[in-house]
Amino acid sequence: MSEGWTVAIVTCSDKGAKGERPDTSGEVIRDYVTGRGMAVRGHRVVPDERDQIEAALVYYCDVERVDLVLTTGGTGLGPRDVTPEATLTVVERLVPGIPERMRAATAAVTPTAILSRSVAGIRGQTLIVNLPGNPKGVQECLEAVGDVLPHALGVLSGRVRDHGPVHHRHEESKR
Ligand SMILES: Nc1ncnc2c1ncn2[C@@H]1O[C@H](COP(=O)(O)OP(=O)(O)OP(=O)(O)O)[C@@H](O)[C@H]1O
Ligand SMILES: Nc1nc2c(c(=O)[nH]1)N[C@H]1C(S)=C(S)[C@@H](COP(=O)(O)O)O[C@H]1N2
Repeated sequence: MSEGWTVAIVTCSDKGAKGERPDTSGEVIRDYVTGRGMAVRGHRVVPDERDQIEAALVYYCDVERVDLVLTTGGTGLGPRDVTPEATLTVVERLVPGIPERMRAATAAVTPTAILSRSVAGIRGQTLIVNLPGNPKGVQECLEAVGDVLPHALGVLSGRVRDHGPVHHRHEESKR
């Protein structure tokens, strides 16, 4: 991943917020992004409550203005799993290909991956991506989409133009 991107982590977990379980998943995210030259600007552990998840997302997008917010937990079918709904409330545009790739790439190994209702979207110049709750799922999903995140963040921030592989092929064929 490119150097210099800023990241915030939002762990959505009732047990985590009550201090009943160490936030291993948040640490997996931290290790992954810092290992790729990104800087973690904040990390909140919130219960599975829409208003608290939304407030954390809005804070990191609008006040801290990080490039990327990664959430973990609350994407399943449980009655208290509301992270996708909170995310959908705050984003302006969806990026469906990111969760599509996460589910498709990891379901071959972990069939229950399709039970994650995770979404990804854009608020302002921040990309928000939901990851599942368990640490193994977090690692698998990050590996599934990590290669395209620098390009996504580059386009979103205006640092790189949005030219895809078709354009590259065209340029090469002219040489
Ligand atoms: N932040 C986390 N750190 C470590 N493991 C987690 C974390 N969140 C979830 N897990 C693991 O993933 C499993 C599935 O996550 P899920 O969100 O359903 O957990 P839960 O225990 O039912 O609810 P909650 O974490 O909201 O209290 C959990 O049983 C736990 O083993
Ligand atoms: N890649 C991957 N995705 C995964 C998993 C996993 O182990 N690996 N766990 C699944 C399970 S068991 C559930 S219930 C859903 C939702 O988890 P969450 O509610 O903790 O976000 O994510 C799914 N996505």
